[in-house]
Amino acid sequence: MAVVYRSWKALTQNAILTRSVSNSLRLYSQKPPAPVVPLVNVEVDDKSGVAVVTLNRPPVNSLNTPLLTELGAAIKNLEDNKSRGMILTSSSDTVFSAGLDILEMYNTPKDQLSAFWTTLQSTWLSLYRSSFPTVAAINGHSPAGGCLLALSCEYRVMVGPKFSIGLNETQLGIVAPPWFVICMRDVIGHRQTELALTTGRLFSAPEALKIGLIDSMVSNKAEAMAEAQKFITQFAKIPPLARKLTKESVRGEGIRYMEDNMIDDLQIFMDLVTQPKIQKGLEMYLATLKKK
Ligand SMILES: CC/C=C\C/C=C\CCC/C=C/CC(=O)SCCNC(=O)CCNC(=O)[C@H](O)C(C)(C)COP(=O)(O)OP(=O)(O)OC[C@H]1O[C@@H](n2cnc3c(N)ncnc32)[C@H](O)[C@@H]1OP(=O)(O)O
Repeated sequence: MAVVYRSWKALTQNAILTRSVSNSLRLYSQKPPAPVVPLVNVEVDDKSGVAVVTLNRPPVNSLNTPLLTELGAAIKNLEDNKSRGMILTSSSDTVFSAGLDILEMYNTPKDQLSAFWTTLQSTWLSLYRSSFPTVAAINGHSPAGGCLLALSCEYRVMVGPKFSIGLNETQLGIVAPPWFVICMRDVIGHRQTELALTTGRLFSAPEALKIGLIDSMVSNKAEAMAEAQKFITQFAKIPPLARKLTKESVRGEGIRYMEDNMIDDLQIFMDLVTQPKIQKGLEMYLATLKKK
């Protein structure tokens, strides 16, 4: 028995030695690890105290769980540091955000699907009810979840005329949840929301301006940033607590909807999105995006 033990021990020690030599060799031959690039960049201007939060998930800033988690953490950080305001924009020249990452909803294990949706719910709520002023500087296309992010800010400046924005969910065979609808309705009104959502219409920037989906159209990102700063500056003289409570009051319906229905909303999402028919629709939509 002792012999067996000794030889087993020798064997394992030998294996450990071999493994550590080969690991070191592998380390020498490996490239240095790629730097971890944040999916969300935050830069706070020293003078104005305004934070520029830039979505940075090429190519199209589709919203997956890690990006939404980082965005939620960035907003919490600004909240904790009593931020003067936030401008949400994109590192891409052509896309603000392509909306929810369809790969997070297609053929996804249930626990991941659930984590994805709850992250979206909580990040959305923290943006929608943030105490500081928020502006979306929409410097590219902004369909579906991208439009939701923009609608959740207090002011929207969009680079035009060639980019589009809207809640196009029905075109994909999916349904914009009630809190998406509330956001849209509060910005463009009941009638326009019904027309826009049932048809899944994407609006060009000039069309969006006409129905009030965006507040202003500019011709490049620099102009968008300048206008966003200007919007935030007007709050310098407004007492922050009065501003925050007023915003919460105006946005009460959306806030209460989410607070009271988080679990039901998750359940409805899970039931709907896992239906074979919806999965097939998402598969076909992904294929058309890839074929382009
Ligand atoms: C209570 C609950 C009730 C109901 C719940 C039920 C259902 C759930 C509702 C869920 C709501 C969802 C909202 C969404 O946000 S769904 C996403 C909708 N998004 C879109 O329709 C946009 C699709 N993308 C585009 O139109 C174009 O990509 C875009 C105009 C943004 C940019 O065009 P461009 O030419 O610049 O890029 P592309 O070549 O098209 O794309 C580059 C690569 O990126 C991939 N891609 C694009 N968009 C997405 C996406 N949203 N998700 C995942 N991947 C995406 C695209 O396939 C290309 O990939 P490769 O070919 O390079 O591999």
